[in-house]
Amino acid sequence: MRATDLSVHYGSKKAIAGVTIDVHEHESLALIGPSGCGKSTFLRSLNRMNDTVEGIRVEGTVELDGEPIYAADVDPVLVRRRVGMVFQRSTPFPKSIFENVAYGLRIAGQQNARVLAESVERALRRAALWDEVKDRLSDSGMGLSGGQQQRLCIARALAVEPEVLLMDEPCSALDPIATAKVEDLVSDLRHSVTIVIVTHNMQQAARVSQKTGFFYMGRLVEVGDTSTIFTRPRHRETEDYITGRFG
Ligand SMILES: Nc1ncnc2c1ncn2[C@@H]1O[C@H](COP(=O)(O)OP(=O)(O)OP(=O)(O)O)[C@@H](O)[C@H]1O
Repeated sequence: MRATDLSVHYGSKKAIAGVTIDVHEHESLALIGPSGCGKSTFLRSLNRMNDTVEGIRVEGTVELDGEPIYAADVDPVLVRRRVGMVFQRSTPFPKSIFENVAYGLRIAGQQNARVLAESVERALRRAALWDEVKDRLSDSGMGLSGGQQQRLCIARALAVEPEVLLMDEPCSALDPIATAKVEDLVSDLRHSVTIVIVTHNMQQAARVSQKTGFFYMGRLVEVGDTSTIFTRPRHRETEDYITGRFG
């Protein structure tokens, strides 16, 4: 994906300004920065999740495989199928584990029971949840633990085989063990899906990402190899943030 000179306003308030960044295939990109600096706004611009926000104005371009996703003839539903999203709080539907994962496939018109079963198994395996739920696929998704629910939401997002997966602080409501499982998962998944992850946890960014971008007051201050950003940042603001001098 590529964002070029991307700016987002909520009414008269500018949330991000002039953001230009490339997200490469099979790479995970972490977005860090103090609260309110525009990380989530930027993330949600990558799959038009912001479209429904009243008074929002998006300027600049976002391309997926060279195609502008904000072009007038592009269906945002199809964009969101190719660019999936997982949120801070797990959001399982009040349905069975199977139906949670099958949901996007059914919406897309898939009715073949064998294809659905295979896709659900594959998504649950990719989300490292299959072994824990394979004997109770018809139980409610709401009955799973918090960490399992988050991996269920990841499976649901993966089931439609997106090219990119956006994750907005996916571990912030999880305990350390559940967090470690999701981090391992992110590290594995990036070989098959491009990941952009917003996190407040710098150790997490260092563990799961190849590239890191630092946002500050609506600007992308710098982006680079994660190891470089954390050891030799080019900008004073980045250094101050990663050394805990502000934020
Ligand atoms: N729906 C909205 N309507 C109006 N203003 C908004 C909306 N969403 C975000 N903002 C504002 O845009 C700015 C950027 O917010 P955003 O949530 O993108 O930052 P963030 O870096 O993700 O913050 P956090 O780390 O606290 O989640 C903030 O000033 C915020 O108040």
